[in-house]
Amino acid sequence: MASEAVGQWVLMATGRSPTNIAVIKYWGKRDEALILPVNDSISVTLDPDHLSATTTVAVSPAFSSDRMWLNGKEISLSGGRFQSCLREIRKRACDFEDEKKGIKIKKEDWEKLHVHIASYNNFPTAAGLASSAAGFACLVFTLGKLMNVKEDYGELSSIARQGSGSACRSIYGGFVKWCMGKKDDGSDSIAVQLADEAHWKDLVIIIAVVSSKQKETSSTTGMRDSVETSPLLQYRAQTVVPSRVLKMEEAIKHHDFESFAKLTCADSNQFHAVCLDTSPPIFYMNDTSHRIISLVEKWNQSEGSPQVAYTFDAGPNAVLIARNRKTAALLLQKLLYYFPPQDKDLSSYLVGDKSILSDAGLHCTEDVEALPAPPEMKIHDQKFKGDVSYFICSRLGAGPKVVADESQALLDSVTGLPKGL
Ligand SMILES: Nc1ncnc2c1ncn2[C@@H]1O[C@H](COP(=O)(O)OP(=O)(O)OP(=O)(O)O)[C@@H](O)[C@H]1O
Ligand SMILES: C[C@@](O)(CCOP(=O)(O)OP(=O)(O)O)CC(=O)O
Repeated sequence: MASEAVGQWVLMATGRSPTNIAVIKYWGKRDEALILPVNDSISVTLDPDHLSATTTVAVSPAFSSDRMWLNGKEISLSGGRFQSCLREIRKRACDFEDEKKGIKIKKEDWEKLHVHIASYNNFPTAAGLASSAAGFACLVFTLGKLMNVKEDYGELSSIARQGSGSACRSIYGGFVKWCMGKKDDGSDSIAVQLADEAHWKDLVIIIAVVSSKQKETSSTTGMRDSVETSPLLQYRAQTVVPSRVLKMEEAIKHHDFESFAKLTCADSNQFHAVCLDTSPPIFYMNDTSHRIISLVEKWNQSEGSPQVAYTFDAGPNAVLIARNRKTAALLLQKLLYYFPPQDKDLSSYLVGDKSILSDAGLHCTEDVEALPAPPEMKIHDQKFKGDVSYFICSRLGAGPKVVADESQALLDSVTGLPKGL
């Protein structure tokens, strides 16, 4: 390594990765260590401008151990999942040379160099918004860039999978399928892109952040308990999901919103039924989640065909997918009628793509107060101010990207420590 001669260089890379939301859920592992699922799953990747992880990774001969900071706080890298990702990426590292900086790292030298990692999520961590998916996809993608790993997205997805199952789907934009695979070593348990983010541009995603507190049962623990105790999980994995996945692929291919919405809602409901079928039962949704489901179901029914799909991960937050912008604006009016902001102005109550507010004719809190009651709902007089923390309006987005602008790096290029430390 030229490093000894040069001394204190720091080599860095920064990447940004999106999160994803499953429309056919992954719930249950057949191998805990390798993170191999009991069924295929399908997701949509969300726009990284609204929900993403940004990660800077650095190596330097001056670093004495591997270290990581998440959202500004140092966390341990000793867990098996971080170790698996680091080991698998280091194994695939290639020769690197930067003549100008006098850095030359040979393939075998990467094993001896320690890494510093700093990551930041632009949305709540561990709150059922798949921070682990964005986080591990970003870590693997960015380490791969730093260590000059050959670009094989299937292989990167199988490494990200070992950080968190759902992370393998965040390696691509658009619509993504995680193929469960058959092999014991997990080499065929990889994600593939079904269609990119430009394929179905009409879709608008509105997320109701019902609670941004950390949840009681993590996905990892929850699905382990379900595998051990839920008979419904076995039936779901073997009988229901295989045909649902085929139908979902067709719906996506043909922009068939009716099938897409029906399958999405049914699969979310079955996943939560599996949670209830677990002993002891797991409750991820709450009264607010149930009210949102009712609102969407009644509206869809009154229109005679689905306008909006809903899906809930391991938490109470609702992810609503509207067939187009007009529907999304109507949906927002209905949501804000029942869940008006409490102590917040409209522009902090709806984040992300705020232009949906003017599409819905909502410019100030008075406009929200003047909203008419949704005619399809029987109960109009009750409102639930404060039950939704805030809304995010988003769309489908692209996969991981390198952040070339060095001013956005989270580590200092001289010390290799988080900026501001
Ligand atoms: N940016 C990140 N970089 C690396 N790891 C991350 C990052 N963000 C989150 N994680 C890891 O993911 C863990 C949180 O995962 P967890 O599954 O509990 O929540 P979630 O992913 O937000 O929700 P869910 O997967 O249920 O939708 C964190 O404790 C951390 O280990
Ligand atoms: C409900 C889900 O969001 C579960 C995600 O589980 P994780 O990927 O967070 O679990 P681990 O593999 O144990 O890290 C459904 C999904 O994303 O498919």
